[in-house]
Amino acid sequence: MSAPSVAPLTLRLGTRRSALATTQSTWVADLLRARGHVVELVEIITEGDTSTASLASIGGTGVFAAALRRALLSGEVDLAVHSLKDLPTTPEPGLVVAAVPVREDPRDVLVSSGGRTLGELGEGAVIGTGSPRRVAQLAALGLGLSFKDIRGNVDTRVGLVRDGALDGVVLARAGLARLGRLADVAEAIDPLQMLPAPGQGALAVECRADDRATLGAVAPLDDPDTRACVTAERAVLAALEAGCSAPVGALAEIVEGEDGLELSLRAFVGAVDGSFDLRRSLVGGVDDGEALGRRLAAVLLEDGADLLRGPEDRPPARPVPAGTGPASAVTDALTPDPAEATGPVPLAAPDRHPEHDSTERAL
Ligand SMILES: NCc1[nH]cc(CCC(=O)O)c1CC(=O)O
Repeated sequence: MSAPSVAPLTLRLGTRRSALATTQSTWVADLLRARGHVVELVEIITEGDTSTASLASIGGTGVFAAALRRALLSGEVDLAVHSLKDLPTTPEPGLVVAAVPVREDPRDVLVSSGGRTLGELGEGAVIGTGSPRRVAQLAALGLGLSFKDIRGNVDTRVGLVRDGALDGVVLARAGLARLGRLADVAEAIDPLQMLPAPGQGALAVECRADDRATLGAVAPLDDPDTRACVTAERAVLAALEAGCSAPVGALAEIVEGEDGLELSLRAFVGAVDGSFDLRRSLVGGVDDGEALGRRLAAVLLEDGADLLRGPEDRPPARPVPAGTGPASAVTDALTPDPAEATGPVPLAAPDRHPEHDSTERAL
């Protein structure tokens, strides 16, 4: 046990009750315990855990974070552990991300029947995912895959492949790694084919901005490299959310440049029917993630991501593109249909409603 640089504290850590949330919270609790603190886990039940309605209809993945944030603000708990990719980019007044611990491998993985890879699955194979980001990038591969919107925890989703209900599911590798289930993985999907959600594989430890004692205890858990990367990725998302409601992937990596370490940032924006996909990348300073992310978002918008803007982002007089080119296909793909808000829908259908789907939407 390393000596704590701050006085040992007794900390209440708020956690959701899913296996993944509990595993992540226990991992953070153990890091704090190793520094001499006493940590008690407090279970917080969120609407996202109890409701079987589609996530979009209950407010998107923000519902998971919201209940934990309420518990923090009310003083019920002192810290909360979030999957960073589920944490809204808008800061919560009174709260801060006190640490971003070292990240797991951020890639997405395929779990498939017979352990087949994406290339081996082929035409007509049905992939389960509730994530428009994953659908958009899989559709863009042009493999003839089809998609089924699914929800549920890791066990439920992997179970759908085991039962033969689906040919494959795509999940975050990090979740499987934390649950000790990497043996189920058929293929780690190359980021050249699928960029992860901004922040995927990283955790955020949040606490009250004025709670100096907890801040001091949690600060040593921060991994500056991870923080630099996720700052850049989340800046892309935040900047795109202002002008585009399309699926977004982003991945930053620290690479060896000519003059030392650099931040290499890649991002994806696309349409769920595969009719439009855009990837761009930039390299910048390691301490410059925020600006780099915003610049990359500007490049994406400039190069066509603004065509993916939802009607709510669009100026009222904006003419609907005529013809049957990619632009009109994209517009059609983004026409909201409230009737699609509940129940499984074929994500490849042109009337899929992607609003609020710029990051992860499924469990
Ligand atoms: N969207 C839900 C979610 N939030 C975090 C993870 C996995 C762990 C992580 O990415 O940090 C998952 C599951 C998944 O996408 O497969």
